[in-house]
Amino acid sequence: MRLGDLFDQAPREAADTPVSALAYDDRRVSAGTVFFCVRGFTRDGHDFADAAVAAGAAALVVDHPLGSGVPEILVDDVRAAMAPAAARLAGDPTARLATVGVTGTNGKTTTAFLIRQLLEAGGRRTGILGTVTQVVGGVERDAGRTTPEAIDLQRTFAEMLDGGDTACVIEVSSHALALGRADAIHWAAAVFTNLTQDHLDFHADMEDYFAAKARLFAAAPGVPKVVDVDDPYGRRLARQHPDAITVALDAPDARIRATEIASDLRGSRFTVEGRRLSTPLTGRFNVRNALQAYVVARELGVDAEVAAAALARAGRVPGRLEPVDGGQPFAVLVDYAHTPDSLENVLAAARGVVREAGHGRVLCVFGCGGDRDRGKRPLMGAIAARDADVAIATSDNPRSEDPAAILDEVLAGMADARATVERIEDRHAAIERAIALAAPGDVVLVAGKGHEHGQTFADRTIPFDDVAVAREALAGAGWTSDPTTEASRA
Ligand SMILES: CC(=O)N[C@H]1[C@@H](OP(=O)(O)OP(=O)(O)OC[C@H]2O[C@@H](n3ccc(=O)[nH]c3=O)[C@H](O)[C@@H]2O)O[C@H](CO)[C@@H](O)[C@@H]1O[C@H](C)C(=O)N[C@@H](C)C(=O)N[C@H](CCC(=O)O)C(=O)O
Ligand SMILES: Nc1ncnc2c1ncn2[C@@H]1O[C@H](COP(=O)(O)OP(=O)(O)OP(=O)(O)O)[C@@H](O)[C@H]1O
Ligand SMILES: N[C@H](CCC[C@H](N)C(=O)O)C(=O)O
Repeated sequence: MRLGDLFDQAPREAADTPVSALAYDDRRVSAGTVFFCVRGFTRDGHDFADAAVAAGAAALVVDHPLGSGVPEILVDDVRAAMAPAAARLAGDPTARLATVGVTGTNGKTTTAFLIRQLLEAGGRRTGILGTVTQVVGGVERDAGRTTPEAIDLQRTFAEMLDGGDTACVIEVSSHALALGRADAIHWAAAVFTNLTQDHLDFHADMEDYFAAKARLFAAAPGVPKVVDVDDPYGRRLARQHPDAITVALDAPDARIRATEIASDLRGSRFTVEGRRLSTPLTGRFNVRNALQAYVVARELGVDAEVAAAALARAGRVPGRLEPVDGGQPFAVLVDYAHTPDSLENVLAAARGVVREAGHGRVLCVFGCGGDRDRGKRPLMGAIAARDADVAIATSDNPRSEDPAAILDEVLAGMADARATVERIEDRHAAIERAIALAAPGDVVLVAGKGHEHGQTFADRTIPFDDVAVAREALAGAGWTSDPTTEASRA
């Protein structure tokens, strides 16, 4: 492509400059690359213009003239200019790829996994981009970020088409929506799971967070929009979009409801429009995820029978209520709950399991990440202290913060505990302690890190996998691990 094809504002004398790639990081620039000088939160990309030119940049996108010696495209907002240019260079791939966007605080990964499995059952090769994994043209890749930058996204969509995908499902984070990463995508459907407190380190308040999420729906005119209206923000979103397909477990006015819900460790069963459905996923919240996936798949043309059969055999999502089974007479579940709402939901699911069994306690190991929304900490502490029988507060990813100081903030919410509270800063020791305390019929819930493979501290990231640590702890307590219980990947 030529510069003039990519940017309407390209200087006329430079319009024929050949362009081979786009970059937002000077370290990824080579000959023929257009470098976007993004004003970031910590750095100003204009400071890397010289380095980009030295590396062979064909042109720069800037918000003020730099006199760099290469053509400069002057725009008001460099960050916002990335997505449309990236879509053009990649050949506007989502015009030919049925792209489903899933947003919400919790449930994106699970719902996206389910949608992919249902679309594949319906005969569409489907790619996925999300927190846990990426699958592009049937080949799995490590996921770096939940929603990549527009330049990476659009290139990946093109690779999906080249790899034979005809559909794709992507998790759309609020960061991505606020920062325009998901602009210039032609959506085939959009899904809203819920909105509860998270990321208030990034968003000014819940209104700002909601406004970011709502951008996905404003960008999806005339396509199916599936919205969970048991959530108050979902209800608001549905009011803004009267064409939304409202779904719910509780709200009687929802267009499609899941009723007659039963859920235990083997999975969940529920009825939708007279059809009895099942999924191997546990917990009421997973019925919500399954309902949304089923409705989206139907809207995109998957036969109800086929969708129901795929839902019934859907693979588990790694690190989401993932059982660790060493043959012990109590359950150990690893989950990614790292928000107040998700912790409350998984604790309710765990409570449901012991209630069904008629006896047993819920032991919860949990923590809160550093460099993230501090307001979550006492809230999560209070929820664990209220809803577990034994609540062991430990470290999540402390990142640049002092782990002990994070725990102080968590413990501040645990003053009026119903549960027995313990504070064990070392996560390994905390998991071992919970397993040592567990008695037959109990449920040990290890929350917060799910599928993650490392634990990040100020000066290092150490290998850490809650499932592996739980399995070791079980083995140490005399229970032999059974690798066949590992979660299957999509
Ligand atoms: C808040 C946020 O999303 N920040 C992202 C953003 O940073 P930024 O724009 O502020 O960039 P910056 O570091 O100030 O640098 C400015 C520009 O200079 C460039 N640069 C910088 C240094 C250099 O040597 N050379 C260079 O060219 C950078 O590439 C950038 O274009 O753009 C950077 C480049 O892509 C990202 O690395 C960075 O992600 C940070 C590390 C991050 O942690 N993001 C998380 C919060 C995030 O996005 N999470 C959501 C999921 C959240 C959820 O739902 O749970 C996600 O979608 O993954
Ligand atoms: N529909 C839901 N409502 C509330 N909580 C949920 C829901 N689905 C999953 N959860 C809980 O939230 C956790 C995260 O779920 P999931 O990974 O599917 O969400 P996510 O939106 O992708 O999260 P993240 O953006 O942080 O990766 C799960 O481990 C579970 O505890
Ligand atoms: N995408 C989320 C993941 C949080 C995972 C949790 N383990 C933590 O470190 O807080 C975030 O970056 O806020």
